[in-house]
Amino acid sequence: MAPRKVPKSRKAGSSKLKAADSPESSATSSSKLYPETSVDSHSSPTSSSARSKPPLHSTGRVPHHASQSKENVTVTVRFRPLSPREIRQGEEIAWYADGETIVRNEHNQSIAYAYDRVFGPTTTTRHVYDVAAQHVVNGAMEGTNGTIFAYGVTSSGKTHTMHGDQRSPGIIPLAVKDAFSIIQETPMREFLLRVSYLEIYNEVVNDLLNPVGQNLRIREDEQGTFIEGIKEEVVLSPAHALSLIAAGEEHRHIGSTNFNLLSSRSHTMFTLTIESSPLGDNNEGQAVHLSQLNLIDLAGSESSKAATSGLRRKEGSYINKSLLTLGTVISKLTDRKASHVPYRDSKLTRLLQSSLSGHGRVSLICTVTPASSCTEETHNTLKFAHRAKHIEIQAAQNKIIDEKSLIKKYQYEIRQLKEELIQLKQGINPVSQLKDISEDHIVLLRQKLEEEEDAKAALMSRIQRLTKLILVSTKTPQTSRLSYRADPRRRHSFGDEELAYLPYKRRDLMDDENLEFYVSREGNPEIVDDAFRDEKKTRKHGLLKWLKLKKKDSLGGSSLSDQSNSTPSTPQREASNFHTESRLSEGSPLADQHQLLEPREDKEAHEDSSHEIETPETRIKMIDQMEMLREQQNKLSEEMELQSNSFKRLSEEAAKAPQNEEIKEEIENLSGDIKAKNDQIAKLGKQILDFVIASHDALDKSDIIQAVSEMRVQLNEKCFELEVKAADNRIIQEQLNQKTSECEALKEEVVNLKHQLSDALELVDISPVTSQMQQSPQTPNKDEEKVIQAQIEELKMKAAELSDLKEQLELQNKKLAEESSYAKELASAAAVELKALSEEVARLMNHNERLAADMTAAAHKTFVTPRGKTGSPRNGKRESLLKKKEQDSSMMELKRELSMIKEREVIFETVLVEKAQREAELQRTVEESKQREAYLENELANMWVLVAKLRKSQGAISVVSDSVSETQQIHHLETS
Ligand SMILES: Nc1ncnc2c1ncn2[C@@H]1O[C@H](COP(=O)(O)OP(=O)(O)OP(=O)(O)O)[C@@H](O)[C@H]1O
Repeated sequence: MAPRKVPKSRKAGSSKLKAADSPESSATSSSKLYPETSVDSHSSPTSSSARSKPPLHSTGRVPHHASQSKENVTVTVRFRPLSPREIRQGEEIAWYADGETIVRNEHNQSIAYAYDRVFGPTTTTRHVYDVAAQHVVNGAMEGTNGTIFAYGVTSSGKTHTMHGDQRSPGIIPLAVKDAFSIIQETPMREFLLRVSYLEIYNEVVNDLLNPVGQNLRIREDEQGTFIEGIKEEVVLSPAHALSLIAAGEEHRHIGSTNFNLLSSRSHTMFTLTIESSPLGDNNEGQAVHLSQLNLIDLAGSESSKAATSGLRRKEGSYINKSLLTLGTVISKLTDRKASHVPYRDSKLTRLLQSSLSGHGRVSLICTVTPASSCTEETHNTLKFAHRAKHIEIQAAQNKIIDEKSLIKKYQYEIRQLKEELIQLKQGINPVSQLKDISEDHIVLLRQKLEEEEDAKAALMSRIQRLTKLILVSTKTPQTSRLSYRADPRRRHSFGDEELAYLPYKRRDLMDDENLEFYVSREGNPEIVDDAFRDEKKTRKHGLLKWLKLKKKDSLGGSSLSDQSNSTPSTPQREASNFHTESRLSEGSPLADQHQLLEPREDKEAHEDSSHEIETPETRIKMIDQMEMLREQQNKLSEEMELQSNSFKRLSEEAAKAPQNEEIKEEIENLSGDIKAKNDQIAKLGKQILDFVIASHDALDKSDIIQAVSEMRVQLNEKCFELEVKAADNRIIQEQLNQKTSECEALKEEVVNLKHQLSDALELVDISPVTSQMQQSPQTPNKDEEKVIQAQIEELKMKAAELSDLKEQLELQNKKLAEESSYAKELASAAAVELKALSEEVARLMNHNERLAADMTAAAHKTFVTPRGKTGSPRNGKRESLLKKKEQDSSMMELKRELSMIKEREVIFETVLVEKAQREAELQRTVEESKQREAYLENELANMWVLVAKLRKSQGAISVVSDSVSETQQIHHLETS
């Protein structure tokens, strides 16, 4: 599940579910089943073959996909072959694949279920991947979330399907490989892939990539569920991702039960988070595709008979409970009336919530065993699969413009670092400017240069590190157009390095009897060893036994040619279904292998067992020889890949240490080797072709065409890979050359700098120069020299004094300027205050005037008021006396205030006068210092005249010129 949140394609509530007929009813009534299956089969991306069966189309219903863009969960069923033990125990076939889409019950023909695809026991995992997984992986690489999970009872083949082993890599390694191939085939985008790996053991979530991350919490927010604190690793290659899975598998809970020696006791979820954005530096602000591909290997449901101990029983009950909840969730999702879906009842359903509720593509691979002892369990699995088929999803691309996205973050950081680098490069002083500087300066500059070089190297290595994390195709759009047409079914074989991370033979090593188990001819054709060839024969016998068992029953009259009609309605037709199944594998190398051997099986089926080993020896030999040649070719390519890696590494080292001749030599040797290997591979390709032509007589035409086309495809692939590698090498070589020339230029610069440094040092050191002068044959006489020397010394002293004086003056000037500016500030502040005060005075005077006017008015009023109107004459007198008193006191107050203000005004005026005086003084000092400066300049000018005269009399004396130029510089600086 998502360790990081991925935006949903739509809101949780928007998942629209289609009500299904009761699964039970469909299981018991064939008449009801067929119409329904016809609808189901249309929703699959791979169900075209189902349409060729008239009975399934007899309903007249409108195909689902015709009217809407929604898809159903892709549901497929994979049969595993009977195990040797089951064969020994005389187990019968209870369920069988009836054509490409139907599973039928052997004992009750009316019980049948239809799915998007049914894979028989001989189908290769690669074919299962092509049909059931590739479209989900493609979608995920384009930004649509995807989930693929294997469901089935214990020992039915879930882990075999999802993980596989070295001979038959499972869906997970194939998906990882495919993801990187898609990146290679998408030259216009850049990708960032990261992985996480977890297990749910006894309802506890553990991080398989980080043993410390135990009992992690599932959190939820508006964007969905996520695991808090799970470790995510950025992956750079398929081998890198597979190594992480292998490391995670070490921590997975596995135990033996009665049915499976290495039974998975936990559900695991491998998540590949894919971010991609358009290629180029100008992708700022552009939407990033962000999606997750969840690859889930469920633990198998089991009955109590599978458990061997208390612990296993406990584990089993947890497994069963979570699978039961998964079943309930799925039936609720398909029940239109259900209001509540119990996602929260188990950790598994909580993690799958986002996928099941309609966000992204989902593919369910149900693994089943045909054995009669597991009839009921298989039936339950089939019912579960049938229900799941009705979940409707509407997958959409997740596009985000989010600075939080990791690829955006890295891209931004790279851009920033590049800018910093450019700035740093621009900041380094060109050597030509370093001519007239002192020794100290040179040392400082040298230090700075070194620091800048270090900073540059650090920046470059960080840029390189970050750039490595972002995966881009090595193809240019042009080369991809010209030389490669992407095959919808990519066939990129696993290299040894990648296979090393897959179990050699996961389960079977533990159990000798299981060596016979592989009745299917499953395996990776690219890896052929003697042991494998021997074992192939053993396995063929196993398959034949089983086929014969079935054929004996079915030889009731119908011929094989009749059975090519793929409508399987009777159990007798089962044998033909295997043929149909084989044909399904067309296009895959494994399937091709089947086809080569298929006629042999037919004959075996019809003839007596004495004719069992009828395949011509020559054919086997030829195939073996060709495989050997191919193997050699593969080996060479792998070696070349390794050498290319070393080449890259060496080139990087060479860029860091360009003077290292050993590395250069090694690089040359390596490129020679790579070229030789290239030639060898081409020769081998030719040999294979010649071989095919030479053995024309031994093989029949169809075989040859088959083999040639297969080889041509492989040859093309190899050529393409070679081309890519050669292009890579060319680019690296160019980069190396560029770096070397850059280094050469830098070296030259350093040498120049050194020369200049030593020159400067020589110049600064006067005595050698003086001695040189003494040795000069042009010197007239020793007395004169002494005089000149004395004069020079004097001049130097004067110059030093002058520069001291200048410095002092400068300081003084600075101080004065500061003081004058301070005084100016003070004056302006005082002026502001004065203004405010005068305003206050004016205001108060106005107020005063108003009060005086009021007072006279009041006095006049008191004087003219008639006695009668004022009440008693006594009271009136007292009142007027009181009023007069009040007025008098306020008058006094006002007068006091006025006199205070006047006093303050006087104080301010004196302060102002003082300030003006001080300013005048400062002005005077400035004038004086200016005069002094002028005087000094005059002095200086006189000195130059003197120096010029000296020069004339002596010729050029570098020491003097130096001191003069120094003085000149000071002067220039000062005047400027
Ligand atoms: N399609 C197949 N072809 C050949 N062998 C198979 C196939 N499917 C399963 N097997 C073999 O059957 C045995 C059990 O398979 P596997 O371990 O994958 O089952 P499982 O469903 O994962 O079991 P559990 O749930 O107990 O982990 C293994 O030895 C495996 O190699």
